[in-house]
Amino acid sequence: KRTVSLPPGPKPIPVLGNIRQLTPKELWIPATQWAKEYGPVTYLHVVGQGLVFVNTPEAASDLLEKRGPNYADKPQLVMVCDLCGCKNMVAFTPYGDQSRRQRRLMHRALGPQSIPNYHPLIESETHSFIRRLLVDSSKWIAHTRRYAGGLTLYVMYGYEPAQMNDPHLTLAEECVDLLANKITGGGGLWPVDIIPALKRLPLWAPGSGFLHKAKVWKAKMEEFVDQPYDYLKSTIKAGTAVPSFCSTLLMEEEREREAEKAMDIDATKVDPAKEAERKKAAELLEFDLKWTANSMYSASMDTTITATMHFVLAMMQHPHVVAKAQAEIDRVVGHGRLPTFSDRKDLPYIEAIMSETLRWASPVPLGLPHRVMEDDVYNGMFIPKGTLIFGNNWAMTRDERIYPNAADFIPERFLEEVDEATSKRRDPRNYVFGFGRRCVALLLIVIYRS
Ligand code: HEM
Repeated sequence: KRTVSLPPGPKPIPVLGNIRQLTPKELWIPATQWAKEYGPVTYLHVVGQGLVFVNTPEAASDLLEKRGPNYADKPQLVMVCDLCGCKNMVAFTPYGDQSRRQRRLMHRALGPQSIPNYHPLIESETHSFIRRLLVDSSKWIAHTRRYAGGLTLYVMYGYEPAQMNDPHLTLAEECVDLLANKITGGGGLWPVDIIPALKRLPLWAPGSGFLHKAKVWKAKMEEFVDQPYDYLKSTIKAGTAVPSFCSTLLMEEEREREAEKAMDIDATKVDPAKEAERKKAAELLEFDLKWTANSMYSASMDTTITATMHFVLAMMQHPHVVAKAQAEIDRVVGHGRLPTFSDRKDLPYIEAIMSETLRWASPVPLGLPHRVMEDDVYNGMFIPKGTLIFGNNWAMTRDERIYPNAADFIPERFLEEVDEATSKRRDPRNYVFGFGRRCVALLLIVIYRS
């Protein structure tokens, strides 16, 4: 029998729980209001499925980091994972062998030794982006999309997209939009996630609309995973592949396999058991690679586009910030060239603008849901196994105690001299990339800074 109660939260109605409070759009706005009313950890439920919002850095660190293994799991939501076929995407793989293999691959792609290799590419892509903006700024949204998607397509698959209307990019945009705004819009919870038996509704039955949608969306998502990977395989076959995340790992694996074969004592005799083992390992690598590359591609595209667009919006609304930024660039870089990575350390105001952009409009304000693996008790509150946990980074980046006038865009707040602990506490990168099993892009930042 439980002696501790659930975390506080808005009052539920019988059976259906908090169904009326869970808006499908901009859930972070009411979630942040609940944080103000009920405190660092808030609880709601929909027909018994618990949802916990973690609203302060301390609670996020205590639960999602210090008790990480209990909170590293991802919910296997029926609509997203099963009906729409996304269960092998990194963001949705349960804690275990597969997620560990995927993270190993990502760390190989973004390891400390590989990051500087991407700098020339990022610089040249950024410079082309700026040139395109100058030539036709009316198409700035299309240019931003091509920039964010093009970079990842090249890094992951060695594919360089066309300037406009590229088929891979068009498909990716469609699928990323599907994933973010339709399949997982509003926290990703569908009635079928609460009552899984609904997935067996016949297609003619009233209320089966979600099944029709899922069928179309699943086919699209499969095309999204296969299309760039098939392109990559065709370039390897034709001998025209350029170094990329996928080609490098596939070729490394091929070389290892050949070396292993050559080490066999009697190379003339094929050991069928060993051969079968090698084949299985190669197939597993291909599977992991295909899904990991797609996950990084999709996870990076929308977030980078969103952050870039928020930056443009902030600059349009705050011309005095643009003027100050321009003055800093002119002073440090001069007028004869564009800034490069090596200038970054000398551009503190630009760095502050980037921090403020991430803070002011966090691209993923509630993070991605994690799932509690075992019952837990935190500060006298009971968190049941199976509860979905959201790291509410919107509430953290709107905390007036750390960010006075939090709704305003003020880069100068990051230039104020503070002690190390405060500086760490106010850095939005600690929040907007999630907690525990968090965004791999953070590796780029940690490595850049160290
Ligand atoms: C401004 C840019 C970005 C933001 C704000 C952002 C934010 C996030 C957040 C909040 C999560 C959820 C972490 C959690 O579960 O707590 C996440 C996951 C993830 N992100 Fe990012 N991200 C960004 C860019 C990128 C980029 C450039 C990549 C690829 C290179 C990427 C790859 C991923 C992947 C693969 C995951 C899933 C990790 C896992 O579940 O193990 N993200 N991101």
